[in-house]
Amino acid sequence: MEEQKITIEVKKLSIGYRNTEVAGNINFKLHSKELCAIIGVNGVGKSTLLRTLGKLQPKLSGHIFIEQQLLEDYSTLDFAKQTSVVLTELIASKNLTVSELITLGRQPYTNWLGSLTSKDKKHITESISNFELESFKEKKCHELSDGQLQRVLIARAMAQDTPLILLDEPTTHLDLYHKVQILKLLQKLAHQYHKTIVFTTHEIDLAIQLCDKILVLDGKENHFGSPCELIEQGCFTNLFPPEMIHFDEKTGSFKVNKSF
Ligand SMILES: Nc1ncnc2c1ncn2[C@@H]1O[C@H](COP(=O)(O)OP(=O)(O)OP(=O)(O)O)[C@@H](O)[C@H]1O
Repeated sequence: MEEQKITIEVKKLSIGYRNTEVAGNINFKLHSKELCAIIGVNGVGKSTLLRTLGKLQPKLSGHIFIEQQLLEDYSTLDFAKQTSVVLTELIASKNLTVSELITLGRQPYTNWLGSLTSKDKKHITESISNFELESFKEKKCHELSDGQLQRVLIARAMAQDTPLILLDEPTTHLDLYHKVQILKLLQKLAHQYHKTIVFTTHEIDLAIQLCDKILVLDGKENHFGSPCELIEQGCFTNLFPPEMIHFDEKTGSFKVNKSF
């Protein structure tokens, strides 16, 4: 099998705020073409981890390597050429049109005048067409539905053309069909465009079906592996109180215990 290169490697990472640790002993390694979900109960530290990987807040200790280089050794500009970060809740620019927002993805490559080269334009046009956004590319972002906006944000990350894409809860507020649509889109980006994609989610059943790897943040072991490996190791069994919700290993899904 063709050996894929390692895009991100995390060793003995501890995350949190000032001196308060939210989660520690986080270890994982991802290659190109891998789609990885970070799962875990409310408040366990998923968003904190994603923000730490995205250089938006400092780690407490440990190591994060992006393309074999320590995260802290990247300048802001060089980091933006390696990693795009998609945070749905924090778009200061909803007054921009879809086209303008996607164009912002090329910022790390444009000169100080912001003028676009033919390569920049090619990436923008490709992103718009790949995500089927032609019909509303002149619409303002605040006029879009949550599902449409999520597609635009992922298209912007694609235009940024980085090996690593990080997304915080990209399927929140979406119905089942649109959750699947977004996750399939991320899977296509990883597999066909050789990206490494990491996202936080509460959609564990979907992550088990669609992801190549999963990191289970539980505040203790923080297991990492393929969905099959994690099921075999019983990592989902005690994620929730088993008397209320149990994990069915045969179907790879959670069931509510009706007698509870
Ligand atoms: N700015 C902050 N300062 C201090 N503590 C914070 C801050 N933001 C979050 N926390 C705390 O860090 C912990 C982890 O929060 P985080 O948002 O990372 O969890 P999460 O797993 O993403 O949760 P959820 O599933 O509810 O989104 C929580 O205890 C939270 O209260």
